[in-house]
Amino acid sequence: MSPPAIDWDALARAAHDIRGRAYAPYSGFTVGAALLAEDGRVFVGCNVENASYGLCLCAERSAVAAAVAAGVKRFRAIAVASPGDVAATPCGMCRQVLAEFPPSFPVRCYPERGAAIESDVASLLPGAFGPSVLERGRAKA
Ligand SMILES: O=c1ccn([C@H]2C[C@H](O)[C@@H](CO)O2)c(=O)[nH]1
Ligand SMILES: [Zn+2]
Repeated sequence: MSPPAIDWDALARAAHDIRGRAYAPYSGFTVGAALLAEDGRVFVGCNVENASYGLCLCAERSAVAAAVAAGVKRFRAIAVASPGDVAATPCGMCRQVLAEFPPSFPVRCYPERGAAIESDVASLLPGAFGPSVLERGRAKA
């Protein structure tokens, strides 16, 4: 039996709602993410900034960490909500972290106003670095 259709409206709402918990005193750019697990659970995350700017944690990685801490590593979809009228797609670091958990799944990015953008993890990071590359390197060492 195929899994139920992805309820993007519910995911978008969860991503938007969790923006309210973001800690973004430096950029003022609050982001929320809602990650749908294969088992139907939804894990949310928000960005967490730091006075040491390079330590800022994105919403997407925060959602992945929440899921993994709950024992979940298989995902069906992620919705990302950001401010303004242009959808923000995941940064390079988040693309690599999402690609750690194959198979690829759809990514929808929702601005506060305007059109959402839909892509998927594999398209966002073609040629991702992964465990097979590590293995081949080790075998040669
Ligand atoms: O997809 C994105 C893009 C940016 N940010 C965060 C990082 C930083 O806290 C702020 C500005 O870059 O937005 C995310 O959480 N997700
Ligand atoms: Zn990111």
